[in-house]
Amino acid sequence: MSDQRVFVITGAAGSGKTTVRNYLTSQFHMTKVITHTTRQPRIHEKNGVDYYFETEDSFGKNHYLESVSYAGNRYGSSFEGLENAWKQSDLITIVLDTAGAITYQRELGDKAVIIFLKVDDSGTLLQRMKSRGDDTTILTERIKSNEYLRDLSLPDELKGKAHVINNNNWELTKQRVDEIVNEYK
Ligand SMILES: Nc1nc2c(ncn2[C@@H]2O[C@H](COP(=O)(O)OP(=O)(O)O)[C@@H](O)[C@H]2O)c(=O)[nH]1
Ligand SMILES: Nc1ncnc2c1ncn2[C@@H]1O[C@H](COP(=O)(O)OP(=O)(O)O)[C@@H](O)[C@H]1O
Repeated sequence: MSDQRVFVITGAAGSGKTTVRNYLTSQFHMTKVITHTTRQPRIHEKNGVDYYFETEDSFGKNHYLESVSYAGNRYGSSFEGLENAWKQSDLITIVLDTAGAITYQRELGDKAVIIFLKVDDSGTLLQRMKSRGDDTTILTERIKSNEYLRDLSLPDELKGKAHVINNNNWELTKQRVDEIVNEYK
């Protein structure tokens, strides 16, 4: 049996956080922690699968371990979500912005394994978000947001604490993820 850990996947929008999270669930049977947001669902997203989609009102009624505003929408994760996921598996995974990752590192210490994803140029991020089918108007606004620009680089608070992966090549990313997970199994 492994110790309980939460793999926190963070980095810029379009850097591949969801893709890595899905790889961790399929390859290593990690339970994913579903977070809450007031953002509108994207075309293929489902309530209770990708997020719990909330109104401003219902978002405010939940009890969060941490919550943030990102590009004009609210996002939050709960202790209850973590505890429920840990009932399913010792290794679990969550996707957070860098502010959330800093909170998890501070609050959970070694229980939080932080993976920061980046790509070599921001044009690639934009291209990936377009090919994912993001609405162009929303995308144009989002890439001007302070949070998007902030999350392009590893924050000082996570230096020396996060595993950094350059997600330019998916095969190499998988290898690096495998190495990291194997340290904790
Ligand atoms: N701190 C925090 N960040 C979250 C939470 N849920 C999602 N996020 C982050 O919010 C940001 C925006 O997410 P999303 O709208 O799905 O856009 P995407 O990154 O382009 O897929 C991403 O950095 C997510 O990792 C949460 O509960 N807490
Ligand atoms: N290494 C990679 N090479 C090419 N495309 C990728 C790579 N990793 C992820 N993608 C694609 O880029 C898009 C954005 O990835 P996603 O995981 O949704 O990012 P995020 O959750 O960080 O916003 C998706 O269409 C995904 O399939």
